[in-house]
Amino acid sequence: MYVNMKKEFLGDINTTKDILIPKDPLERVIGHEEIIKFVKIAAKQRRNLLLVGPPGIGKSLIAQAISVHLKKPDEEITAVHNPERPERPFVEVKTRKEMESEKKDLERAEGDVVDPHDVPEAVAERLGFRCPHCGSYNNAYQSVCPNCGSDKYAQINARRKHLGDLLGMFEQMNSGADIPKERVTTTRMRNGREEVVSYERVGGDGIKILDQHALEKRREIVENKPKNVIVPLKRNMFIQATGASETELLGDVRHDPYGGHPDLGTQPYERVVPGAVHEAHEGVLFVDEIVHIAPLQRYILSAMQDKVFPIVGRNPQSAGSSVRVDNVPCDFIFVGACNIRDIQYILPPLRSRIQGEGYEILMKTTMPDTEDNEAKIAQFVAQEIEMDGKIPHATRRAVELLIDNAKRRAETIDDQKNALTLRLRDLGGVLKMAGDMATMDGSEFIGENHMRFAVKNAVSIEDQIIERYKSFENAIEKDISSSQRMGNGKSRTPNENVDRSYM
Ligand SMILES: Nc1ncnc2c1ncn2[C@@H]1O[C@H](COP(=O)(O)OP(=O)(O)OP(=O)(O)O)[C@@H](O)[C@H]1O
Repeated sequence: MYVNMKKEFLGDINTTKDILIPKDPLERVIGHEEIIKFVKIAAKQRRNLLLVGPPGIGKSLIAQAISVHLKKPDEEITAVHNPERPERPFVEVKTRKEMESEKKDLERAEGDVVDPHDVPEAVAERLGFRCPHCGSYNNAYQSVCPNCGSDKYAQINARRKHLGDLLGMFEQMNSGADIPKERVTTTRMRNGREEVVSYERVGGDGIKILDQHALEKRREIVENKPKNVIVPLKRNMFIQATGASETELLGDVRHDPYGGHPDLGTQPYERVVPGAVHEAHEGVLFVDEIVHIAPLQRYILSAMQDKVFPIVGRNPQSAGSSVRVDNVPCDFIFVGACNIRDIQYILPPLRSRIQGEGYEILMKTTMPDTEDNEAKIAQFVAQEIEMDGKIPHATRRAVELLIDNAKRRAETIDDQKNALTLRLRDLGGVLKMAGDMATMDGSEFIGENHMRFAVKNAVSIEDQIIERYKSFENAIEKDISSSQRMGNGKSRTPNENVDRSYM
């Protein structure tokens, strides 16, 4: 029986193994309850979000959680060959409903498989299911009737031979005539109209019926237009764009050394690659550190405004550069993240778009130190351990020590007394170091000693520098080689103030 930390307290667990980890990613977000409200609105009303705060406080966690609360995608996007102008493939958007009805059509084109008793006797005979002598039904591959012992195929073969003789194709018809027919095509009357119907043997004991509609559908499928599904119906609803390149964000058309030659090359529609804006269609496009993609912000804005964005070949040297697919849908919820200092670098019209159709949220870096919130830190510990998968669970005492550390961090980093830090990635770092110590010890749980060690040693490099050198300036002064001490970088003359008594 697991303990729900949203209702119970730290005293109710012995180790973090006892803690219930919520399935809903939103419930896994610790300490941002007031934001969760907006997140739910964003998912339901498809609003954009700007999350502002320092690294490691759960911005991407929140963006991912939105995607889990969205409806399943409804549209599939395909690049379709344009026979008149191959370098201008069409875009085709199909809804889930259309695809389901197509699937049904396809199934119909596959035909219904029925029992041999359900087809006309003459058909069952010709396909080898019915014995023409005694009229019993059995497996089509049994050439000798198990009921009357006669040769089931004799009549069929005789009929074929006769027909062959008549047509002067004796030799031809003789070969392979020892098996029943695989397919019989005949006509039947339906609603006063004569229609073609085809019966196909399926294995030894089934018959597939293909009516006129199914036969037409089959022909249609065979002749179907060539296409390339670029955004499939079954897809991830959370897309994180790193902004590493225009191509990643906006899509591209791959190069073909044969320039898309119809016989040698790969056709342009096959080389179309979607960008993150297209892959996020109907889902969430998350851009962390939005100012780092400064030159690309205007594209995101344009995609948000138009809800379509063309895919073009982006390398001017490539054969893809002449290819363009217009109107590729990209209707996404935009979630941008940055820290306070960088707000000023966000493109004003992009911010205005977020403000006009969404929410800007300043994230908290601490939460009050209450019994409820301490229980949430314990839940966080259980989650991190589960996610990491390489470290053991923690005892309650170890969690208490981590909570003390969370308090100290709130006080020293954010000047908040009686508070717990929400810079949880850093706190997770302490936990993982303790977990690694426990693993190296072969210990079943992370205990007090492991946590004490981690709290003491999982210290940022800045704090380590201050501890060792007392100040940054001091550290920089000492942290250079003697050749670097030759000068201050501008002049190449030796720095005479450096102590060389070691020589
Ligand atoms: N509020 C939180 N609740 C639960 N876990 C959290 C929270 N904040 C951070 N974490 C943990 O820290 C990790 C990093 O968080 P996340 O990537 O969401 O931070 P971020 O704010 O997006 O940081 P960055 O801007 O550096 O990407 C998460 O995977 C999670 O393990």
